[in-house]
Amino acid sequence: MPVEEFVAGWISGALGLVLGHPFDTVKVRLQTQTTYQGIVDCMVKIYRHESLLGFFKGMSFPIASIALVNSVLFGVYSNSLLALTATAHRERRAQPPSYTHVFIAGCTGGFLQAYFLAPFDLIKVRLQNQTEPRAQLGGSSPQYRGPMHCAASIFQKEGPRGLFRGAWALTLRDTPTVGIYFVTYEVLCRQCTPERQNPSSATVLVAGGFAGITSWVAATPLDVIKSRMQMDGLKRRAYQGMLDCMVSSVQQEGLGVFFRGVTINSARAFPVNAVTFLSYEYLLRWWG
Ligand SMILES: CN(C)C(=N)NCCC[C@H](N)C(=O)O
Repeated sequence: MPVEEFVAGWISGALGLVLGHPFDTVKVRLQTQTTYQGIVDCMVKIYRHESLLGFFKGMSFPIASIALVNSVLFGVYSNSLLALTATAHRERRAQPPSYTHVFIAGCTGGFLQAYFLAPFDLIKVRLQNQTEPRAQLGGSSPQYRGPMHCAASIFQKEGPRGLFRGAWALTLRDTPTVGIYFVTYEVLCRQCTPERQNPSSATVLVAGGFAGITSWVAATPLDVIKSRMQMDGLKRRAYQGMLDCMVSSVQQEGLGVFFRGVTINSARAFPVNAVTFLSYEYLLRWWG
């Protein structure tokens, strides 16, 4: 099993993550809290109350976990394509796989990475939703002191299963949309590149950016439900399950609830995935 794809996936994912985390914090707040009037209002409030650091809440854990999560995503994708088409990464420009194979390999990568991502994503969302400034003399202190404290409290209160809260919604979100992600990337690269040649850097950036936007627009409805399920049970249990969460969210906020955070999600997705694909492609070319 070639391991370069796993390592390239890790490094490229970490670069994209740092770039996109501030957007991600705004998105999670908009999806789970009703105190903000929109993107700008949310950004201004975070900056005023929590300083620039507020945008980077919950980032240390994803950075530590990205090694696992993104290398599983890209490693499983590439190795699934190898199993389906018997072509390694470097042969794929000369013998391009069919879009059906790309889609199946993408869905497989998305399905497996969701399992690894679930506990890290839960902790990130819980920390991003803490609105208290870090140090506040005499003020209210946040419920979680950091990622390890957050993981330990969830584990103590709810057992190991508690760490997988929202995992079903996450799996349903990621399985088809990661398929869409890789298909969009491949379609755009092939459209803009002469046959048998490697895509240029500009093509990789644009194709990666649009792959991110397309897949995140498709993922947003289940992303909202996933974030709400992850926040559920913090104070009291509001939802009986995923379906109940969908129905009561629509009843209370209308169908538009499924597109909460779609603009910020797309604004985040372009640079993150442009950088992720560019570094992934270049690392693999560099390693031959
Ligand atoms: C829509 N979904 C779930 C995806 N496209 N997933 C693939 C990786 C996305 C990238 N790490 C990011 O955070 O944008």
